[in-house]
Amino acid sequence: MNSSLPTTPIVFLKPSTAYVINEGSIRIPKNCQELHHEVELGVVIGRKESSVNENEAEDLIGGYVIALDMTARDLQSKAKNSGEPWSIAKGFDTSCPVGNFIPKEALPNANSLDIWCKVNGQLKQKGNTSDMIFTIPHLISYISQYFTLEIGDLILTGTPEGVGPVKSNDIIEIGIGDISKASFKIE
Ligand SMILES: O=C([O-])CC(=O)C(=O)O
Ligand SMILES: [Mg+2]
Repeated sequence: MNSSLPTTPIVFLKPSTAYVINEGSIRIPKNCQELHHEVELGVVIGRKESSVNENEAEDLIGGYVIALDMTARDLQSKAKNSGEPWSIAKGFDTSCPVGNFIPKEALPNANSLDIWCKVNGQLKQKGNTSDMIFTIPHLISYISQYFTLEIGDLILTGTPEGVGPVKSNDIIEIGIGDISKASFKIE
């Protein structure tokens, strides 16, 4: 996204009303002219804990999902420029579509997974979790210093290059290699 690499993770929250399950539809939020897809590996927390170090972080993982961090890019840019929070740009209703739950045991190599995003059948994003800026244990440890992690919490881990706009009636498909796949329609 042409921004410099952060030295610590950039953290924001989405409310639970942001969830959309596989085959659901995504709403373009009011006043948004530029809604972007961001495919990301999601880590599902399986144990309640706070202030864990990186070595303990692995034990908190219950499983994974493929997910979208849907972003009202124009509203986010406006918020950035005026120093306002990203809550609306990142947390509006339907901003967090997710695929089916994958238990931790079924994904032993979470640090080297291909994740991808297609819009209307065209490949837009393709990345590997080995290229993440911060490792999964680092993210869990960092976040847990500030927020008690609870069972069922979902941490999105950042998106690879290729984010871009979607419009009404587009179909977004996301996946982890051929292990997991989910599909969403823009209302
Ligand atoms: O939207 C942003 O600025 C950052 C973000 O969510 C990502 O890189 O996944
Ligand atoms: Mg993101």
